Amino acid sequence: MTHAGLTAPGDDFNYGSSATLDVTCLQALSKRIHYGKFVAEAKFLAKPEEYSALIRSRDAAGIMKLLTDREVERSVVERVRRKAATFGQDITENGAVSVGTGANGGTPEGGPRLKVSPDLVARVYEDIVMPLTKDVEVMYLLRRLDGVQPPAVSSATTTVAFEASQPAAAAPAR
Ligand SMILES: O=C(O)C(=O)C[C@]1(C(=O)O)C=C[C@@H](O)C=C1
Repeated sequence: MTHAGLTAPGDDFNYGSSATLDVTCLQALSKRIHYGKFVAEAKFLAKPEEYSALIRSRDAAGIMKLLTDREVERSVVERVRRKAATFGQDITENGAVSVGTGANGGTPEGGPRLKVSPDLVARVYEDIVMPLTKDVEVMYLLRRLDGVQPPAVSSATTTVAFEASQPAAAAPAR
């Protein structure tokens, strides 16, 4: 999958700066994608029975279906598009927004000059970031019940066993 148009064509010879910023971008993407673990945990806690059944039957496709929310996905993509259109503007020294088609063709003629096409950023989210986030969610959930006690053990039994395993409290000083 290619996303041409992310950078202006040509060579600016800024290889060191590019590599450093690439690492920063990749780390930010990785962090955002791995937040899927927290999202998955919240989703599991909201529907523990449904997820547990799918996890026990190792139904990855079923988990993917249950955690997917197309409405949220649409609003995330739109928010990303609007943010790119807002924060991708170039400002001039006197504070005005510079106009004209940006180097990456992100702007219609006469509109604000943009560093990168908002549609391209939106597509990166839609085609790469959200699918990877969902893969992380599925992988997290498939392991969510590892080491969890079977349901036959009641919480009362667990509490008693836990307290019994704790060292006795020190006797109060006289
Ligand atoms: O917000 C959620 O419900 C998520 O799981 C996160 C996210 C995303 O990556 O933005 C992923 C899957 C959903 O279909 C919608 C959005």
